[in-house]
This record gives sequence, C-alpha cells and structure tokens, in this order.
Amino acid sequence: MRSSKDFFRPLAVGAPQPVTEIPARPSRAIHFFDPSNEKMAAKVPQMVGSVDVLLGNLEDAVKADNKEAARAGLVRIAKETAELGGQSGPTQLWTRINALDSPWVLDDLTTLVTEIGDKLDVIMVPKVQGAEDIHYVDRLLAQLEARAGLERPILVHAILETARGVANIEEICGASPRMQGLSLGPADLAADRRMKTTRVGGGHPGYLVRSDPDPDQPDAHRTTYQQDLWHYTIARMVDACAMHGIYPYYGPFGDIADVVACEDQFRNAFLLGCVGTWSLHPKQIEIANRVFAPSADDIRHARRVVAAMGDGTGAVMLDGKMEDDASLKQCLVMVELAEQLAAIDPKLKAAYDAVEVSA
Ligand SMILES: CC(C)(COP(=O)(O)OP(=O)(O)OC[C@H]1O[C@@H](n2cnc3c(N)ncnc32)[C@H](O)[C@@H]1OP(=O)(O)O)[C@@H](O)C(=O)NCCC(=O)NCCSC(=O)C[C@](C)(O)C(=O)O
Ligand SMILES: [Mg+2]
Repeated sequence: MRSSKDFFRPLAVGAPQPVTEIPARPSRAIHFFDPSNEKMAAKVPQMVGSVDVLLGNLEDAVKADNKEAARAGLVRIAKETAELGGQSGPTQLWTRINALDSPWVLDDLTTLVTEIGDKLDVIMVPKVQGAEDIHYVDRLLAQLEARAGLERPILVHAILETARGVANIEEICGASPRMQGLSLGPADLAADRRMKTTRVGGGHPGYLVRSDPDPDQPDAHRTTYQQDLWHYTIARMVDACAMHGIYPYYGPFGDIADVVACEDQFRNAFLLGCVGTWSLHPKQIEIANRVFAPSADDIRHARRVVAAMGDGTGAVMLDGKMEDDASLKQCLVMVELAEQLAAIDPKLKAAYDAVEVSA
C-alpha cells in the first residue's frame, strides 16, 4: 500500500496530477449503448443533453465478434459528437472496458486513452476483485495519459460482480485517487455467489417473509412481504463509498418491460444513498432522472427545516415533529443535490424555484 504522502503523486512521469476530491457531477442515469450496434449508435448524438451519462459498453452484451467494431465505434462517436464528454459538456462520456483477464482489454485501454482520452470522463472496470485490479489500471492509465499528453486524469469506477469483490469493497474504494464510484453487477454477482436467481437485478417472489399464523384460524391467508435481495450489498456499497468520498450506483434492471418494479428498485437505492443507476433502454432514462432527484415536496420540507433551524443548532418543532442539527444535515443533503441538478436540468430548476416555503 502506498504511504499517504505518495497517494496523490502521479504514477507516471508526465501524467496529470491526481484529483484530491471526486467532483459531484450529476449522474442519475448511466445510459448503456453498444457502439457496434448501428441503430443504437445512431441514437447517441441526439441523446446528449437529455441524459447525464452516456456509456459506450465494450464488455458483456457486446458479441465477441463485434468487440473491435464496438471499440472503433466508440472512438468515432466520441470524436464526432462535440458536446459529449469532457469537463464542461452537458453529458459525460463513460465506457465499460472488457474484463482485465480478457483478450481485448489492453487494446481497449490503449486505444481509448490515446484516441479520446480528453473526452472520456470515467472508465468502468468490470468484475473487480480487489485493490490489485485498481492498481493495475491506475498505473497503466497514468502511462497512457502521459503519452497522450492529457491534462486531467480519467476516473475509474468498479463494478461489484464477485463475492471477493464485495468482501474487499473498502480496499477497492480506497485503492486510488481515481476511484469515482461503485456499481452493483447483480447478474454476475448472483452467479458467483451461487444464488438461485436467473434475473438481471430486481427482486424475486420467493424471497419473502410471512406473517405468523392466526392461532384461531390456522388455515387463514397469511400475508407475505417480498424482501430486497440486494439490500445487503447496496448498503455495504453506500457505506464504503461514503467512507472514501466516492459515489454508489444501483446497476442494471433487466426487466425492461416492468417499469413499475424498475422504479421501485431505483427508489430503494436512492433512499439508501445511491446517486444514480444504469439505464439499459431509453425508457429507463426518464425513470432514473425522476427517481434520483428530490421531489418538490422533499425540497419544500428541507427548506422549511433549514429556515426553522436558524444557526443550525438546537431543536425545534415542525408539524409535530422534532427537528435538530442532524435532521438539518439530512435536509442539506437534499438541498445541495437539488442545486447540483438544477444547474444542469432546466425543468427541475423551474420545479425547485416554484417551491414556496411557509413557516
Ligand atoms: C435490452 C435490449 C436488447 C432491447 O433492445 P430492443 O431493440 O429489443 O429494444 P426496442 O424496444 O425494440 O428498441 C427500440 C429502439 O430503441 C433502440 N435502443 C434500444 N436500446 C437502446 C439503448 N440502450 N440505447 C440507445 N438506443 C436503444 C433500438 O435500437 C430501437 O431503435 P429503432 O427504433 O431505430 O429500431 C437493448 O436495449 C440493449 O441491448 N440494451 C443494452 C444492454 C446492455 O448494455 N447490457 C449490458 C449491461 S447489464 C450487464 O452487463 C449486467 C452486469 C452488470 O454485468 C451484471 O449484473 O453482471
Ligand atoms: Mg457482469
């Protein structure tokens, strides 16, 4: 492990200075597209501005025969779409590279950093097992950034897709100043854990608790409540990310047709502390944008608490409830998020501006 004195030194001569803080850029939806799929790729330029992150996926869901076409397609789209990626554009550009043990990943990294490194905001690394995977990518990126003459470091995002990755979650989050965040990879993780599910994210009707039997009517219907299979993992991700000043994300919800359950799963993640999720199909973008932004009612309440708390200390009563320093801090999380989102989303800005705060 590097000493704290070395942690923020570049890992290659000429590489950009690592960042000491990960910027809180809105990333409600990370929208996946396959750059080798012509129909999908054609839609990407017109999506800029309507989604926080566009991610050119090179890994799973891209056919082995199309890996090189996907890489080349991503380079072309990044070069041709002026407003996409980089620090000031309305939509960030991310990629998911192939797994570190695959035959494609070395060319993914060398090509992308050399050709479009100035546009790429974040590189998502799949199937991260431990800090050693992040260290490998960290050094290689520094060498490539130096060669490409980049002025800012590309950030790294890890997908949790193995039991070992989950067990090593804290060391992964703290492995490099480049670490931007974590996503849940529920399909690979379920397989690696030998869970008995066959879905990509979401719940399962068999994972439930049942109310006790009524002793007077033992055969009467007993209510069941479906439980969240992913609660434990998401909660670990939220804590590990918060501890390291980086950002947790839900991940994919594969039942594209079930927009209701998708929204529920996204909202659970939002309430627990995630900042965003993945979108696999255009119709999931609207769901994510809605769920991962505080509602006008949330903001009304938060602003009332801020106003009522004055200098931020002590306790007050609002609508029969006690508010104090700690509830104020929660409200400030909401208010700050609303300000960040309002800066990039005119509709949200109008909705938040219209909120009137009564005493
Ligand atoms: C689900 C699929 C097959 C349905 O694709 P479809 O063509 O059947 O859908 P559609 O409703 O008929 O599509 C309507 C239109 O939208 C387009 N379209 C459709 N999707 C997109 C898109 N994403 N971006 C932009 N455009 C899109 C599509 O091309 C079509 O265009 P058209 O009107 O001109 O004919 C398709 O949406 C898709 O391939 N999405 C991306 C899937 C993906 O990236 N999977 C990997 C991430 S999940 C994962 O890897 C797991 C993980 C983390 O590793 C782990 O848990 O372990
Ligand atoms: Mg996977």
